[in-house]
Amino acid sequence: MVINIQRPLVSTSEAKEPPVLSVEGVSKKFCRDLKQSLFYGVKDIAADLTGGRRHNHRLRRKEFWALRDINFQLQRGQALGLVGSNGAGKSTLLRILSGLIKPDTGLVRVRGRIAPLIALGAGFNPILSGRENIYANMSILGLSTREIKRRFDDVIDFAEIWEAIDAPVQSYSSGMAARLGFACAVHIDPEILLIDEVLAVGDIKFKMKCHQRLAELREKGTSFILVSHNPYHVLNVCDSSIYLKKGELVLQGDSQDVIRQYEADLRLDGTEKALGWIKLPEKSAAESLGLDILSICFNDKNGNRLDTLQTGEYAELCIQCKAHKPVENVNVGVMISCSSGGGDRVVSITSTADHQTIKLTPGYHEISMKMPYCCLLAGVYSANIYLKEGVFSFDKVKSFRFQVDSEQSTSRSLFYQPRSWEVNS
Ligand SMILES: Nc1ncnc2c1ncn2[C@@H]1O[C@H](COP(=O)(O)OP(=O)(O)OP(=O)(O)O)[C@@H](O)[C@H]1O
Repeated sequence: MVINIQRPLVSTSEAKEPPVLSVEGVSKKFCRDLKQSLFYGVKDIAADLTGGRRHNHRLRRKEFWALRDINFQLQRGQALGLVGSNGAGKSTLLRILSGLIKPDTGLVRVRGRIAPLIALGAGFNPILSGRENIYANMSILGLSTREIKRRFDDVIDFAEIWEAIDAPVQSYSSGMAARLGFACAVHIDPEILLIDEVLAVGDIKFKMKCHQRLAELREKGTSFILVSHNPYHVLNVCDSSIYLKKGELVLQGDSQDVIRQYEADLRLDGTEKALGWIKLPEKSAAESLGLDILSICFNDKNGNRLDTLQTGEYAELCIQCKAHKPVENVNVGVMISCSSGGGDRVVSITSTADHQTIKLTPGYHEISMKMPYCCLLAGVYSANIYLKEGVFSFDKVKSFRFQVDSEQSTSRSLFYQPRSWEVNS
């Protein structure tokens, strides 16, 4: 689902306002060893109490920097994307910004109320009722009891948990807990919202409602920091982004530039595994289920192998196989997911659904799926390819990785749309 939060018109006078959030030289270290970590924790508390020295700038044994010298600012009404691969430090940064953990060095200055939408519902006490949790949660987020009372009905209406409001939260479904968490956070009218992939939860109706509410908040001037593995979400919501890599801020600026760099790095990281070609050892008749995949690759129009596909260019997917017996109608399935876009499935094709009858005699064959143009955007993809007949599965390749490059301008599109323009007057 694409988040579509309208961009407010930020006037130049607003742009000159002091930032609502300022992060200066923030670093955070963690320890890989739990026992050692507890020992350091006790040592640090003792040093704080006795006025001794804490070695915040130095790594001790088994420690590592989860974040290193992070600097950026967030302006009123600005939506900032936060991208980086697994373990880059995104959640750690959000946890520091929301005050859940303290940085080892540096300073975070916040002007206004900050509402974290990190792991929805995680802040609830499971044995308390929904009602009690609303009071506890919203007061932690900075509202007085009177203000909570005033907004209480709106929160329940938004979360749609009228009947369950006095039941303990542990009896809620994950969707109900998610709705309640979101409702609490957006009803405190925060100046800054921290959103950590949470828009991926809930049913479609709830997502629409969340997006609507976020759009309203943004219109009012609320600032956002959005963490997402999905580049389209970031591009659709955020004008600017920051890119974290192994705890360091390696790039900040226009979202388009930042995402381009992030995706290029992802493709580079996967070069070895994303060859666009796979060859499997031939099976004996005893090992085979009747039809085996021998290799998979992409070819161009002249039958030359393509290591990388190009957006908008011709390509054919070729599956070399060996039939040990006659097969009346093979169903070839091709399911493609985007590795750089959070693993979302983007293509799902079967030859049976395309009304193709593929009849094979015993021997070697090549089945090709010809694509007049590749509609995938630049990125790394993983395909699940299978050969079946009815419900019987002959053979499958679970993760055929390949890469798509692009010289086409696809801007904020989800796929490449071939086009030409004409004016008739
Ligand atoms: N409490 C902790 N103790 C020890 N190590 C931690 C702790 N929290 C996070 N880490 C480590 O810090 C690094 C950064 O983790 P973080 O969760 O911030 O990454 P991330 O960018 O949010 O990753 P993901 O996209 O997978 O959620 C990782 O190596 C993680 O294992």
